[in-house]
Formats: sequence, structure tokens, C-alpha cells
Amino acid sequence: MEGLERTVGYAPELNLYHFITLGVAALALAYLQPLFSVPKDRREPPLLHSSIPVIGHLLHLIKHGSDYLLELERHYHQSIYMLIIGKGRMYVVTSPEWAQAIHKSHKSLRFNTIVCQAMKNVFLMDEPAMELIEHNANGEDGTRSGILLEMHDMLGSVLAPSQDLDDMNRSILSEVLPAINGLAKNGTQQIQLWGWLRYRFSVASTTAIWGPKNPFLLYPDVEPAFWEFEAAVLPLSMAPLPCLLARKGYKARQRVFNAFEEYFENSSYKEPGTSQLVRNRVVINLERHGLSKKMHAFGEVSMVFAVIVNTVPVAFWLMSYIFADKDLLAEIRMEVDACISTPSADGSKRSINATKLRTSCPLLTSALRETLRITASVNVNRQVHEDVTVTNSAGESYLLKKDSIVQIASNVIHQKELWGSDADQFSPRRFMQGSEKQQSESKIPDPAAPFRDAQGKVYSAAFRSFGGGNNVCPGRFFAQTEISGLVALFVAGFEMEGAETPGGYTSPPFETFKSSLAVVKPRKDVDVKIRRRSGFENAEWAFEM
Ligand code: HEM
Repeated sequence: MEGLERTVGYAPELNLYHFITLGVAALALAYLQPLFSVPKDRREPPLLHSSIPVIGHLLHLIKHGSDYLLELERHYHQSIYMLIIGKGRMYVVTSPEWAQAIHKSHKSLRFNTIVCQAMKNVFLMDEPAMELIEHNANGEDGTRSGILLEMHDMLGSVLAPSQDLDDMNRSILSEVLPAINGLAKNGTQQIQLWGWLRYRFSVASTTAIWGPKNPFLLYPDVEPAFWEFEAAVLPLSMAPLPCLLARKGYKARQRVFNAFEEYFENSSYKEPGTSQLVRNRVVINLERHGLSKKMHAFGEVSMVFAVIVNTVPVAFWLMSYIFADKDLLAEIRMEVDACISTPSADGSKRSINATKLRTSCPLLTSALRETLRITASVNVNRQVHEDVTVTNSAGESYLLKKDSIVQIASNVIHQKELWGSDADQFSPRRFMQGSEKQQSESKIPDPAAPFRDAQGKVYSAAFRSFGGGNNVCPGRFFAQTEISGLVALFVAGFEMEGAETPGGYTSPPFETFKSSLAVVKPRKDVDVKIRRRSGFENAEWAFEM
């Protein structure tokens, strides 16, 4: 791990003091190791040892985030393996074939048990709320009743391509328009790209979903508090005494919770302009299952995570990749220009057709999927409910033991040889091979569709940004439209250069500590100068679906 130790930074709010504490704990545990030794069954996946017994892997994961799994891949090249963490086991899956096998065993390898733990530890559900949430969480009684299963089914239908989804997408895109139409109106304007985009996109997304009384719109401190909370999710859920060891995140979480509690206390979800998604959640949680308003409000913040935590940075990176490459910008501009109509006689009103962006812009779509491959390698976890034998497509089998965790290491799978020798590079055309076939098959191509290489070979489960199997992201169509809509507006209407790099734009580096749970963020913000594109100086942008 020498190289890694040099290059990888620390998790937010985990400082030297915490590592000293963990170091002391490691020594104590090493001494007591015989008491903790976990017998390995020979039918289990291969065990990878750590130089520090018992909690060595945990220390590396805390220190290096998901990069640690890349380092293990470089050393051991195992497609499934086992790590001992304290008294527990974590099975790590690093091949699409094993990822598929894990998804197939969804009855024994459970998603909702992990959701329940997060609802308790991160979203602070109290005991009565947990009783309601845990009831039939995994379909134990053979029906689809219960908060989590009903929520899953409701979201699957509200977010599937339909009129409802178009309405939500129209709403979010029209929410971002005032910010875009006000940009660089009187010549060049300098902004900090990440901060500008994060604020505008977070507020627009939450307004489209939670309506005009949404806390992000009402209170300017809620947006920064939310991102402060998001940055501290790991320490908040793992550290002892999070109110002391993750104090900033702890306070920020409380601010967001209070704001959402006020929103539901005032029944602000009844305001016109609130999405069907939020109203349906009220029906399921409050009316059908009797969750308290306070617990519903806290839990609603988990939905804010789903809606903005990944889309905002992906939009930032897609824009960065496009504006950093002048040829790519020119080619994507040609595609986007073909989606613009000019409804007003004086030519100032311009409208982008968001449906055409999805169906007629293969390079933009491919660049978005490639951006997801590089920046959205979201590793997913499952809890092993009972001893189970999993078998992959090659007929290999392993035993996974009850109460362990399985992690599908998407960040490793996204770097495998199957992507070619340039797997570590951004290659905007990588996903174009499959686009022709996809478009003839369905009007709206699925952004989670399998990767198809230049020879036409299809790799199921290799492209993992939206997960897979039963719990594949239901918000992917929504995300695709909002991200490509926002980025298309910039591409069509503006020129952008770095304030420090006149005539060009250079992306900032990735943050050093990569959480396995969300899209990577920029390590620092970047000052850019924005001006209106020639021929579009007076454009007032709008969207049509
Ligand atoms: C670029 C944007 C996004 C990315 C990369 C992303 C990624 C993912 C991934 C990897 C999962 C699977 C988790 C697992 O299997 O453990 C997931 C699930 C989920 N996502 Fe997304 N997501 C995005 C946007 C959205 C949006 C915009 C929404 C809502 C509007 C959303 C709602 C959900 C929900 C509700 C689930 C849980 C599904 C279930 O209960 O089975 N996501 N997402």
C-alpha cells in the first residue's frame, strides 16, 4: 500500500486523533486475536490476509476508501474474495459474472436489511418507526405490503418512462432555466463552477420534487448543510459518539432534519407544484402505515440523497469532460443544435427538445455513460440473510455465510480488461457501439443498458453505475434527462474557459478520498469565465419534451 499511502487523502472529519485511536485498537485486537479468530469454511471464497490482523482491512478502507479495493485487485486479481473485519466477513465481488450471481440470489442476499440499518443509523429512525420499516422489509410474509416494498414498487412506477416522469423532468428543467437565462447576460461572467452548479442544480431538483415550499428554496443554509451532512455520512454511521467525532456533519444533519420536519408539520407537500412522488410517499408512510410526521420528515432526507447526491456531480463532470476537449464540444454541439427550435419571430426564444436529446444524440448519451463509468462507480452492499451457495455463469460455486456483507466493487469492475487498454481513460465514444440497436428497440434508451464492445459483444452487469438486478436505480431515466438537459443548455448557449487557463478549460482533480457510496466530487472548485455563444447572445432558453 505504499503508493496508495502517498497519494490518497483522509475521509472528511477523520483526523490524526481517530487514526491513533484506531491504531491503539488495532494493537489491542491483534493481541486478543485468538479470541476473535473466524474459522474459514473451505467452500467460502479465498481469504485475503492483512498485515494488521483483525482490523487491518477496515483501517485501509477507512483511510483509502474504495481505492483500497483497486489496490487489492492489482495485487491479487481475484474475482471474488473474503476479508475478515473484526469478527465479521466481507465478501468482495470484482467481476460482472459474480455480480450477476449475487443479484440472482436476492432472496438470501438482502438490500432492504442494509436500508433498515441506514434508516436507523444515518436517518435516526426511532424504535416505533423501525418496527414499521422493518415489517415485511424483505417480503417475509410472501406479500408486497410494508413500507419498504410499497415504496420500491411506487418509485419503480412513478419514475418509469411515462407522462408522470415527463412532467417531473419538465418541472426540473424549467426550474434551472432562470439561473441559466440570467447567466452572462451583460458580457463575460466569472463563477466557481462546482459551487454554482451544486447550488442551482440542488435547489432546482428539490423544488421540482418537493414543490415551492421546499426547504432548499426557503432557507439558503439548508443546501450547504445538506452537503456537509452528505460528506460526513460514513463517520456519522460508524464513529462512536458522532456528536463529538463528526460534529460538523452532526449539526448539519440536524439542520436539514429540522427544515424537513417544519415542511411536513406545515403540510407544505399539499402546495401545487409538489410532485406525485412526494404525495405518494406521504400516503404510504403517514396515511397507510402511521409513521409519525417527524420520522417521515427525517426519512424523507434519504430521498433527497437519492435525488441529488449523484446527479449533481455527474452533471459537473460531464460538462467538464466536454468543455475540456474542443473537438468533443464541437461534435456534441452539432447534435444538440439539431434539437433546438426557434419559436419566437425575433429569434430570441430557443427551445431544446429534451426527448430528442435522449433519442437523437448518440455521442452526448455515450459521453454521459462514460462519465458515469469513470465517476459513478457506486459500490453496492448486500447482507447475507442465511448461508447460501452462489454459482456464476461458468458454474463456479462459493458458500457465503449468514450475517456477512457482500460488496459488489463497481469501481474495480469499471476498470477491468473488458473495457480495453484505455479503461482508465475517458473515452466519450466508448458506449456508441450499442446505441443503434438500442434506439431501434425502444424510444427511450435505457441508460443502464449493458455495455457492448466494438465487436458487438455484450457484457451484462459490467456497466454498474445504476446497480443491477431487482434494485437497479429507478431514477436513472429521470437522472439522464435532467443531466443531459442541463449540460445541453451550456453546450448550446455558452462558451466557457478556466479563469486561470485562458482559451481552454482544465477539469479539477478528483477528491482524494473516494467513498464507495457515491459519485466522486472535485477536490477543489474551479473558477471559470462564461460568455454567451456567438449567435445566441440574446437567447432565452426553454425546454419541450
Ligand atoms: C447519476 C445519478 C444516479 C446514480 C449514479 C444512481 C445510482 C444508484 C445505484 C447504484 C442504485 C442501486 C443501489 C443498490 O443496489 O444497492 C440506486 C438505487 C436507487 N436510486 Fe439511484 N442513482 C442516481 C439517480 C437517482 C435519482 C435521480 C433517483 C430518484 C429520483 C434515484 C432513486 C433511487 C432509488 C429510490 C433507489 C433504490 C431502489 C430500490 O429500492 O430498489 N436515483 N441508484
